Amino acid sequence: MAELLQNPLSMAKACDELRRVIGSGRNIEETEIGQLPYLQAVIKETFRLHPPVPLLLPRRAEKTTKIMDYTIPEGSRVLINIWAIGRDANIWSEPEKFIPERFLVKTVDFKGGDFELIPFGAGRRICPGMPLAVRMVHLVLGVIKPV
Ligand code: HEM
Repeated sequence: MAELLQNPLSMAKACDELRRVIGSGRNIEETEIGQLPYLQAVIKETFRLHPPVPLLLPRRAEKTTKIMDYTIPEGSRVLINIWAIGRDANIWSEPEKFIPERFLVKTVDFKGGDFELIPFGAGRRICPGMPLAVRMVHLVLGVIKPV
């Protein structure tokens, strides 16, 4: 919501979409989330810039591993800085800007398969609350009333 308030054009687009798909006088329902691509893009863009768990949960290397030119010794504590990944200019154009539209043309999702966007982590320890959290975030943001 803070990003939408600072980006009136994105706010207008989100409100337009809600007005078109949901109308006024009632709130969005869970089954309607799929019909709101711009709202979904706003939420992805927010997770990219502001991941609530910016370093995920710490991992420990079970055995010495080589990744690219780095050697991770057995027993090392490994932190994954998804805050930095979300702002990496090699991955995202204009990474500091709030541009939900980038997700209308990209198929990147946050379900753990696309490592450039993993606000819920990935692999065996991926957030088990993700399905609930994703629905809640869309439903809460989806009640913004069109102006
Ligand atoms: C926007 C909301 C949420 C975000 C961004 C989030 C994010 C995360 C992240 C990044 C992890 C660590 C995953 C990893 O390191 O690979 C995690 C773990 C976890 N989350 Fe969430 N979470 C959210 C909501 C929830 C909710 C609603 C629940 C429960 C109803 C929940 C339950 C858990 C639990 C139990 C773990 C630990 C899993 C494990 O260590 O095996 N989370 N979450």
